[in-house]
Amino acid sequence: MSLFLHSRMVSCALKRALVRSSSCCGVWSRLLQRPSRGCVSSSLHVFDRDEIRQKLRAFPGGSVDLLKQDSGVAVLTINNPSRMNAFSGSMMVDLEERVTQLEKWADGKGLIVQGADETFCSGSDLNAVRAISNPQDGRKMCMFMQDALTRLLRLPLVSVALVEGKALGGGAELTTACDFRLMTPGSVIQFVHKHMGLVPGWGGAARLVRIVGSQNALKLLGGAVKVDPELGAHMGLADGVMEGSQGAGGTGTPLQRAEDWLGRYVEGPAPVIRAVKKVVLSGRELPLSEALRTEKDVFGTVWGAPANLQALASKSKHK
Ligand SMILES: CC[C@H](C(=O)O)C(=O)SCCNC(=O)CCNC(=O)[C@H](O)C(C)(C)COP(=O)(O)OP(=O)(O)OC[C@H]1O[C@@H](n2cnc3c(N)ncnc32)[C@H](O)[C@@H]1OP(=O)(O)O
Repeated sequence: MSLFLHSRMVSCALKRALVRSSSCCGVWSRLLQRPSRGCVSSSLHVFDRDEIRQKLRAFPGGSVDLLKQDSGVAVLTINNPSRMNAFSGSMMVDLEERVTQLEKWADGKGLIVQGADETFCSGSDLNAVRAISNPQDGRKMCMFMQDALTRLLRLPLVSVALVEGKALGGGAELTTACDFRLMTPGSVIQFVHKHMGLVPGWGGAARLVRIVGSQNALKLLGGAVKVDPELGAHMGLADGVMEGSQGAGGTGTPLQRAEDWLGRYVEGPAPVIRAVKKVVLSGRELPLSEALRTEKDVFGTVWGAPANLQALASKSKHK
């Protein structure tokens, strides 16, 4: 038996995991541990994880592809171009499997999430959505995706969503499961849920509030506002806006330029970059006293470690 955490329980569980542990390695491995089989429970429902996977696999199409590179930066591609990279059921299962692979990638430092064929993702595949448009199935799908995206955001990797074209509905929610969002000219992030008679269910509302504040989140969700790069940068939803390939923003494909952009944050030894992500994540998710305890534990893993000793030996100056 294992716990599948409802969003309201996530911070409590994170808190308990951190309080119980005296070593940060223990904290993080326990936090990231997710069995592949077994019973799945939330504060409201109990159901079988494999049953959800099986149900989702009944709606095939597209794929979620993972490329782990020697540089320590992986590229995750949402790939269903004939449907503007909408998430079929099997792609939701794919996503969860790719997150599991990334959780096990000890050498990783960074992650770029992109859509195939120059557009990001148009949310759930509406054909699948129509077939499971009852509250029970909706809740199961929503919890499966909440779990996958919470784990994506908690990876000890610095992640960036490269938004080209459109990020709609669940696609907009996916962008909020990355540490940063980078928008290309002409791209749009839009929480279209209201137009579908919905609210975000993949954790996108909770994350959006933390990114842009509750006032802006209410505007974006309540108005189903089309966020272009300019508005995104103004609201703090976009952390970077790419200029046209001929402009001052550099040359190369958007993916190459996103790798360049991310480079400054993932330059250095993996243990240090991963430690940076962990202290920021605990600061973001935990009450101060527990975040401080985690920071102390993570600090203990880098203090006196090879990168630290090497820096001390080279008498580095930070001019
Ligand atoms: C929690 C998440 C939430 C939920 O499930 O609860 C959701 O994500 S609900 C889904 C929200 N997304 C949408 O409602 C997007 C609907 N699609 C569009 O608005 C447009 O297709 C758009 C703006 C993405 C692209 O418009 P454009 O004119 O450039 O192209 P087409 O409309 O011709 O689209 C090409 C092709 O893709 C199919 N398509 C696009 N989005 C989806 C989708 N979400 N599910 C299934 N299929 C999708 C579209 O039907 C076209 O197919 P075709 O066979 O050529 O008609």
